[in-house]
Amino acid sequence: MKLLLIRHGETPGNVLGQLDTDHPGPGLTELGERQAEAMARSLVNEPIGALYASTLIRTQITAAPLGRLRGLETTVLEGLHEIEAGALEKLTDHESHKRYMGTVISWAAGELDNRMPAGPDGHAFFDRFDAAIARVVDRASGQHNTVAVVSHGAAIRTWAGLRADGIDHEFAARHVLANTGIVALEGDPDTGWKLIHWEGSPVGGLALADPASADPTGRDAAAP
Ligand SMILES: O=C(O)[C@H](O)COP(=O)(O)O
Repeated sequence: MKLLLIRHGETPGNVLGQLDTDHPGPGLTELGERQAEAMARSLVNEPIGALYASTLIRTQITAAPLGRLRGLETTVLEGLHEIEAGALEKLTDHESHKRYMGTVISWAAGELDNRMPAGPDGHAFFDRFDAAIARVVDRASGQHNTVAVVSHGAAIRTWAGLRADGIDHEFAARHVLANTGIVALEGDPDTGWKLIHWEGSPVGGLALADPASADPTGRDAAAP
């Protein structure tokens, strides 16, 4: 099956460069709303059979135009939320961005014992994200081949960085995922996942990028 992992549209927290991972989290900026509308239109040729969002409301708002356009309910699934920033929550400085991204990229390298300060380790993240993806695959069970999952920048990069062939932790560190960027994978949990394409820019086009945003996961905070 084909898995479209879509980052949500821009939030006020992204603009400020906040490590913003608490529930329920912010909604979208006006640009974020436009990114979500454009994302729905851009996927017109994808035969999407099911649509999922995380428990953070920014993904549910992002999924809404796609759901309306395609007549799909958005299923909110536990486990797809952003990697918790722990003691770094709401911080905006470059050192905190580097610590956050450095930790999650080390998980993509398989170093799952590393822990976010006062937050999860890599085992906890992969356990919950793997379980969520397994539920997505189970529910599809041959009925549809393409599924859209609206999730988060660090979560998508980290999970794909370890779980998908064609990506490794260095690739995940180098390739940012802007709001409404998409990582498309083919496969399943048993045979494994393969990268089809990594669309790091907003899927609706570069006119929907925000060069002024300090977004921690949409920028190269993992670089040394
Ligand atoms: O974790 C981060 O770096 C952001 O604050 C939250 O990521 P998101 O914008 O993709 O949810």
